[in-house]
Amino acid sequence: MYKVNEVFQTIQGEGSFTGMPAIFVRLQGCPVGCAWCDTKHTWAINMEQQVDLAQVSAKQADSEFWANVTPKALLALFAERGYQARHVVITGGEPCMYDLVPLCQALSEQGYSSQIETSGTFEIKAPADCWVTVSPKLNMAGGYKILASALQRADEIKHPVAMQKHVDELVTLLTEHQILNKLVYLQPISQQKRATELAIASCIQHNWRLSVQVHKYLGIE
Ligand SMILES: C[S@@+](CC[C@H](N)C(=O)[O-])C[C@H]1O[C@@H](n2cnc3c(N)ncnc32)[C@H](O)[C@@H]1O
Ligand SMILES: Nc1nc2[nH]cc(C(=O)O)c2c(=O)[nH]1
Ligand code: SF4
Ligand SMILES: [Mg+2]
Repeated sequence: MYKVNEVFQTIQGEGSFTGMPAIFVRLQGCPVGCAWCDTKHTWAINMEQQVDLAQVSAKQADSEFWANVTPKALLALFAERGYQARHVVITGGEPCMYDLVPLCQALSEQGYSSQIETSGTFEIKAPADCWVTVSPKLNMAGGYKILASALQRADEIKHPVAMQKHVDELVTLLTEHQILNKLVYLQPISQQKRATELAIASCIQHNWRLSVQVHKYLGIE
């Protein structure tokens, strides 16, 4: 069972898969505590906020309600809604608080590719063919540490930045962990102008890529 906050079909707005139609499955729960997190409604797991999948499916706005869902029920929901996307992004909250192997396997058996968006602070339990996006969280309020195993597993590293110190922290992290040949993205925090300018200049300087949360510019989910 997975605690699911929301399920929606849209265009992937971040990282290498930007522009790809995708079904998003947002799992409930995250203790990492990033001050600027754009999904704070997924942090708490309150048992009194448990609802059924139909209620999660009917959501019109962000809320803390969640439902316990099996992979089978999730696939049935995709079919019921007539989703056409064949790529599933598992995000949250922090999805790696869950063992994602059964979910990814069930998706793969039905012909879906899968991708995880994770902070890298929990062991990543996912099949080898799942695309893993690690967005390292350094010095956040919850006190969780980035795992070396998560950095090594990452297919891409996507780092949110607003200040030069965020760029410097990433350089240190990549150096310490001897990460040389991975895709690295900088993502401006909350579309701030200064953060975007910093990200552009730093991408050019370090030969990294820019990820700008396209969905927010488009006003879509
Ligand atoms: C909401 S998080 C959920 C998945 C996971 N907990 C993580 O942090 O990767 C999804 C992505 O959005 C990024 N993100 C969250 N809030 C943001 C913001 N205000 N501006 C830019 N990126 C943000 C995260 O760094 C992460 O890459
Ligand atoms: N369109 C769209 N793309 C996204 N990529 C990562 C997202 C996330 O919240 O994990 C996200 C999201 O919430 N919407
Ligand atoms: S790790 Fe992800 S979900 Fe958790 S607070 Fe940070 S950005 Fe938000
Ligand atoms: Mg988002």
